[in-house]
Amino acid sequence: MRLTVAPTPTLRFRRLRKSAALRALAQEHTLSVNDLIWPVFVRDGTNLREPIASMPGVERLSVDQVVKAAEEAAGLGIPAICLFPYTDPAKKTAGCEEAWNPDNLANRAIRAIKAAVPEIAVMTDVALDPYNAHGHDGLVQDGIILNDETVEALVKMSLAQAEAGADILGPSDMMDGRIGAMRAALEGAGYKDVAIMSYAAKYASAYYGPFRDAVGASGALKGDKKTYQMNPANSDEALRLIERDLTEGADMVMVKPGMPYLDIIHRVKTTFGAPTYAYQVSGEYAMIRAAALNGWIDGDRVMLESLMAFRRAGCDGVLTYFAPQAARAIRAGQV
Ligand SMILES: NCC(=O)CCC(=O)O
Repeated sequence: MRLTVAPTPTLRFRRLRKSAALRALAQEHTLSVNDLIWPVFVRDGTNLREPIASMPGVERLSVDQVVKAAEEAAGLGIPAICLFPYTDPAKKTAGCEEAWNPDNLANRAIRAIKAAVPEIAVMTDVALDPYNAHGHDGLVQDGIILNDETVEALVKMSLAQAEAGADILGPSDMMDGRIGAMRAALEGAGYKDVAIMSYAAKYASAYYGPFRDAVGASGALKGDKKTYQMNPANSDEALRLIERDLTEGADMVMVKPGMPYLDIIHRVKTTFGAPTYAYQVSGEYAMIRAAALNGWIDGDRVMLESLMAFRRAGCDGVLTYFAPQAARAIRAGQV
């Protein structure tokens, strides 16, 4: 792009900022409810809404309440909801077998939502960390996270989620080769229209702390996730991972966390032009909410500015815990 700049007063940038009407005409990017994916936490039980201390305003919901949340989201025009289970510790095993139980919490929630609110897209989490006691996304042997054995488990998990009615599978595990294996298995089993959003560039980040509280994994994690998640110092590697996952059959790609990695999002979108998403993760949510609750920032305005930043960087959509709040603000014309 060639940027033409003339000297003042030939060009006065303030002319196009003079009124709301002119600012609207000159606006380059937009934020709409269509850009939002709402991550929600599911727990066992009935009629339960359990607050998460490190994520004020976010709750773990029993399946009946998740259905209510999906109805609320659909009513607001939010296109997709993404489910994260809080697994009963008694169901966590070294082999993570609960992950592909057709009646596990996540699969029951998928079925309940699709029965009650078929128009909303349901996205899942494909990773083993909710299903073992050590908190790693893969199977572990002698302290090593096993890649290929984990991929086999993820394939079983993916098929169970597809069978339950998931629209988008979200492999968040960062094992090598899982997208190709999942795609082949989905095609083989007749789930040709199930989309995969690859967590392709997922960084080993400190911003995930509150999420681990939310899914009951804090304190459980032995070691760290640096042998499979990315080094925050790398950016070329993100492009290679995105290209690899697109080639293996990902329909959508994600960068995670969000705001600290806007440079990566921009490079991904301009390089591949593929449907590109960011995850505004729990630590990002908590920082904005905490400052807002203390009266230090205007929570709604900062939230909307952060979401617009993702659009400006090149995102087609954002997973954000703010989704319903953002949808209400957008519908009220605050953007
Ligand atoms: N696999 C999903 C996540 O790790 C979410 C992280 C967060 O919200 O902090």
